[in-house]
Amino acid sequence: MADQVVLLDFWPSPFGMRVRIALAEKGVQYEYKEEDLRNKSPLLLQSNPVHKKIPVLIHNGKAVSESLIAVQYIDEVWKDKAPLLPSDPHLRAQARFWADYVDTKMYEIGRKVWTTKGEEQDVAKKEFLECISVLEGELGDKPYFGGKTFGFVDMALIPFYTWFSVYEKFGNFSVEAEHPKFIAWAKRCLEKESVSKSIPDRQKVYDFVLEMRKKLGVE
Ligand SMILES: N[C@@H](CCC(=O)N[C@@H](CS)C(=O)NCC(=O)O)C(=O)O
Repeated sequence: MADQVVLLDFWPSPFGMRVRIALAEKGVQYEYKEEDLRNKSPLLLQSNPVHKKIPVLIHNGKAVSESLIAVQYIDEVWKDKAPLLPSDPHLRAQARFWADYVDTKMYEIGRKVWTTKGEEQDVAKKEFLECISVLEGELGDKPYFGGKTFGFVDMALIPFYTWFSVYEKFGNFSVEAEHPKFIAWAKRCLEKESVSKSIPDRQKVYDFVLEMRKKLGVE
């Protein structure tokens, strides 16, 4: 019987984008279900009863929550094509470390850049650029974080590039001016069809955030 794969997602979510890219890398066909996060579907509430968040991957009726866990699950189930995590245990641990850094540092700081003002925003801007600098240092001269091929850390990080116009316009800075190597890496990732077809247009994300800021009263 063919695999039944469903993805509960919300288009601007960088977490959802990770799972979309992983499925595209593996060539897995799936049904995409867009969620209204203000009116979550019974399927979402039942599939991720603890966090009630997207993305949720449902494979043959079994749900997997948390984007990085879903990406690792995809890598284990469809292991014959495009390995995402390295086979060496230490390199695998390193890849998980950097993916966790993206989640705990970059996501949180990036959010502060567009939801705060004044001194708080200045601190967030500085920390955001420091974070890019640390990531750029880890990338070094490699084409991708894992080396010669696109892998787990690239997949964890590249979705946030679609949010860069948001950080840059509201924070009034340019990542490219300060970290051209990082931007060259992002553009290299976008050349991959699995990435470009899985992520939205940056302007669309910016317009969405503009509306969200109005709703949050950050003007
Ligand atoms: N750590 C989670 C984060 C997922 C997450 O924050 N999802 C957001 C959308 S970007 C969500 O579903 N929010 C709905 C809510 O908080 O009620 C992951 O990696 O999957």
